[in-house]
Amino acid sequence: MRILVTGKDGQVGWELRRTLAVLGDVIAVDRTQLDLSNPEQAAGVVRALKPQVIVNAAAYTAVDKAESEEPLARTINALTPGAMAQEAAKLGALFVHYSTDYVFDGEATQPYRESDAVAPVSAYGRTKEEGERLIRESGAHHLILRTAWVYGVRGKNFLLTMLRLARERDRLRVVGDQVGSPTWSRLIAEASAALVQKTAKSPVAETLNLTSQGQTSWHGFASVIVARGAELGLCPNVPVDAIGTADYPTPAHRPAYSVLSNEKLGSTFGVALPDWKTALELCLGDLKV
Ligand SMILES: NC(=O)C1=CN([C@@H]2O[C@H](COP(=O)(O)OP(=O)(O)OC[C@H]3O[C@@H](n4cnc5c(N)ncnc54)[C@H](OP(=O)(O)O)[C@@H]3O)[C@@H](O)[C@H]2O)C=CC1
Ligand SMILES: Cc1cn([C@H]2C[C@H](O)[C@@H](COP(=O)(O)OP(=O)(O)O[C@H]3O[C@@H](C)C(=O)[C@@H](O)[C@H]3O)O2)c(=O)[nH]c1=O
Ligand SMILES: [Mg+2]
Repeated sequence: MRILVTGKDGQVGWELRRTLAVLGDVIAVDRTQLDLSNPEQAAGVVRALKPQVIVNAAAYTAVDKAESEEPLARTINALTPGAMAQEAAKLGALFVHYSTDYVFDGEATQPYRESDAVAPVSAYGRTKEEGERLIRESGAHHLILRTAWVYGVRGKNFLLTMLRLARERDRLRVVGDQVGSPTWSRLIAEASAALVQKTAKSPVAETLNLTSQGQTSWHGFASVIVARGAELGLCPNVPVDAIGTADYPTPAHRPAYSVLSNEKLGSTFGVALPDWKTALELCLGDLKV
C-alpha cells in the first residue's frame, strides 16, 4: 500500500510517519514537494504518485494570523484539500483529513456530536469547515477526523509554550473560561493508523470526532503542565492565574466550549483515546531528560 502524507514535519504529520510505516510505503512530503497554497500543483503530485491512501496532515493552523490572511488559509485548508480529494476520487484512494473543534461556535453545554450544526466563529474555523464540505462533495472515500487542542513534543503548541513561559516568567495568566479536550499528536497518529487499517480497502465516508477523553480549560491544562513539569524538572513551579477571555484579547474569537463526543469513534471503530491527563503524563515522560 502506498501512503502519501502531507505536512510531514507538523505535529501530527511527524508522528504519522512512524505509525503509518507499518501499514505500507509512506511517502511523506513537505511544502517544497507539495504546496497546499497551490491547488493545481498539489493535485498534480497526487496524480503523479497514485497513492492508495492520502493522509493530509498539512494545514494553515495559525488561528490569530488567519483573521488577516483568510484567503491564503482558505486555499490551504479548503480549496487544495478539495482538489486533492477530487484526485483521490479518480484514483479510488482513501483521503484522510483533519478538522477541528473550532468548526463549532462553542455555545453548547454538552459534548458536540458529529451531526451537530457547525457555526465557526473564526477565519480558521470557517476555512476548516469549508474544507470538510469540499472533501465530502469530492466523492472520494474519506475520513474527516475532528480533533482539538493538539500538543506534542515538537512543533508550536500550548504544552511547549507553557513550559517555556514558566521558565521565563514569575507567574502565568491563562484563560479559564474556554473549555475543551487537549489531545496528544502521537495518539492522533496512532488512532489514524488504526482507522486507515480498518477502512483502506472498503468504501468509507465518515466524519469522526477524535480527541482525548475528559475536559478542562486552558487554565486547567496549563496548571497541570506547570505542576507536573516542575516535578519532572522541566520548569519552575510558578503560579498560574485564571483569567477571563476578555482579559486576554486576541484577533480571533475562540469557542467557549468545544468538547467533542467520541461515542461514534468507539462504537463504530472500537477506537478510544485515554483521558487528557493520562495522555499528558505519557507525553511529559518523553520530554523528561
Ligand atoms: N494544532 C491544533 O491544535 C489542532 C490541529 N488540528 C488540525 O490537525 C491537523 C494537523 O495539525 P498540526 O499537526 O497541529 O499542525 P502543524 O501546524 O503542527 O503542522 C502543519 C504542517 O502543515 C504544513 N504546511 C503549512 N502550509 C503548507 C503549505 N502551503 N503547503 C504544504 N504544507 C504546509 C506546515 O509546514 P511548515 O512548517 O513549513 O509551515 C506544517 O508541517 C491540521 O489539519 C489542523 O487543522 C485540529 C485541531 C487542533
Ligand atoms: C500563550 C497564552 C495563551 N492564552 C490563551 C489564548 C487562547 O485562548 C488559549 C490557547 O492559546 P493557543 O494560541 O494555543 O490556542 P489556539 O491556537 O487557538 O489553539 C487552537 O489551534 C487550532 C489550530 C485548533 O484547531 C484548536 O483546536 C486549538 O488547539 O490560551 C492565555 O490565556 N495565556 C497565555 O499565556
Ligand atoms: Mg495557536
